[in-house]
Amino acid sequence: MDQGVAELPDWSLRDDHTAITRTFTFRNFSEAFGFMAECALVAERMNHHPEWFNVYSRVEVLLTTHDVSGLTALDLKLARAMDRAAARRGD
Ligand SMILES: C[C@H](O)[C@H](O)[C@H]1CNC2=NC(N)=NC(=O)C2=N1
Repeated sequence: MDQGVAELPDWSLRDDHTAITRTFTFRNFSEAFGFMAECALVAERMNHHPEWFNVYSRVEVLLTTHDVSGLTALDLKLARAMDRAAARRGD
């Protein structure tokens, strides 16, 4: 799975290699929340959900697969979707 993370240059691999993280910063809270709303629908369709924290224009995201206590392709797929959603908002 680690090679898949190499294709996500904006994401960081947690030291134990069981999660990836990225912090998104938007123009304001509305942009940040719109990003979260869009990603929430993607996550629900995938049945794969992020661990995230939002304060104002910042969204901190951690992706891991709880069912296996590690990284899976679902984490990489959701990360790519989040990157695309953020790019549309000029993150
Ligand atoms: C039964 C289990 O909760 C579901 O299969 C889904 C829900 N969303 C999930 N999200 C994440 N990040 N990891 C999971 O293992 C996971 N499992």
